[in-house]
Amino acid sequence: MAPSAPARPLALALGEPAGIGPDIALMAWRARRAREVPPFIAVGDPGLLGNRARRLGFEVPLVRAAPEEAAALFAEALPVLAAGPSATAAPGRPDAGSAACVLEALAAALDLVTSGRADALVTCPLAKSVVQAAGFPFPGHTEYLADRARRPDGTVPRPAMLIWSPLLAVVPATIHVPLKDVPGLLTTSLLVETGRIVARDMARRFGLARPRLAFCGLNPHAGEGGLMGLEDEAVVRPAVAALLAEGIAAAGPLPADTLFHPQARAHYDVAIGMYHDQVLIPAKTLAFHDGVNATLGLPFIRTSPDHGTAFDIAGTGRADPSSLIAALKLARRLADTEAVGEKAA
Ligand SMILES: NC(=O)C1=CN([C@@H]2O[C@H](COP(=O)(O)OP(=O)(O)OC[C@H]3O[C@@H](n4cnc5c(N)ncnc54)[C@H](O)[C@@H]3O)[C@@H](O)[C@H]2O)C=CC1
Ligand SMILES: NCC(=O)COP(=O)(O)O
Repeated sequence: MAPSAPARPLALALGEPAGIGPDIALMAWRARRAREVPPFIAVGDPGLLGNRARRLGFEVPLVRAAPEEAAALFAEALPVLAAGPSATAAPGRPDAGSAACVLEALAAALDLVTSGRADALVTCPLAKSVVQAAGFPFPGHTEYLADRARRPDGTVPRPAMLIWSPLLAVVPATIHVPLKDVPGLLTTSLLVETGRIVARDMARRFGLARPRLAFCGLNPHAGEGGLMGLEDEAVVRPAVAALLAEGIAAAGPLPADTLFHPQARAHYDVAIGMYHDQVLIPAKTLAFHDGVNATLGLPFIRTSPDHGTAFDIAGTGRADPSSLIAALKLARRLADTEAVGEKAA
């Protein structure tokens, strides 16, 4: 017997209208049977999806729907919840008006998740420069979502950015910051907190009973005992010791240049890097089209493709929807794993 469709869909925010978000959303729906894409509801401007489908020559029936209707409709039509203003930007040509379209759709999609009407949030890429020029005060989705998870006492949970594929999972301890600021931002408490978040969410959402964390060093050769920088011994090693004392399987500081070949990868579940490109370069090189960005540390599940807006190919039909499809499937899996854990608890 075929497994029954989940009652609640995933909420897909359409992202930057001038980018490939609308293209890959349509392509993911068209691939629903062949690639077993879980039911989702697109949140944003229905006109944007209709126009992009016509441009790409896709016959995609769009149906305005409430989230409660989406899973049942999904086999025959792409459910859409209208949110935000109409998109004005043409493919590949972002304009200032895009920001409200992106941000209102994102907020509405997140509302579906936080109100329990959708199981997880999946986001198509936004252009950081477009939304920030319009006053968005966050570096990216990750930091915005953390702010939306603000606790009643006013504190904001620390998010962690996991880039995941079946080949490699990585988390940068510092995220969207200039490289020159990284040494000053790295503290033992930041690394301990990041390690705790990763260990907890890999257990409750990925079902790994005791995830193994490998901490990269900051400097070449992990500092070579202080000859090539002091942060590895002064900051990273005490963090690893503190996590081990809490029962978390942590190792490091490890030289980053030898951490990503197949034999090395067999020794850990997640590599924690000191800065964005240290770990996103190996992750995107090994699995650009299958990589997923998942936000850890927040009270809801959010995934996204690991790529950006790809303005150069938006509206051409050359976008590969695989990373979005992987993001949708991972979101479904994480929601199901968490639900099973909650039932058992
Ligand atoms: N989660 C998010 O919202 C993210 C947003 N961005 C934003 O995207 C914008 C562009 O960033 P870039 O660094 O140029 O990276 P990008 O990922 O948009 O593009 C890099 C190259 O990869 C190609 N590419 C990307 N996705 C593809 C796909 N699905 N199929 C085929 N080819 C694909 C593009 O055509 C381009 O040649 C920036 O404004 C950045 O802020 C970048 C990463 C994540
Ligand atoms: N390089 C990953 C990236 O920029 C994703 O950012 P976010 O929008 O998911 O915070």
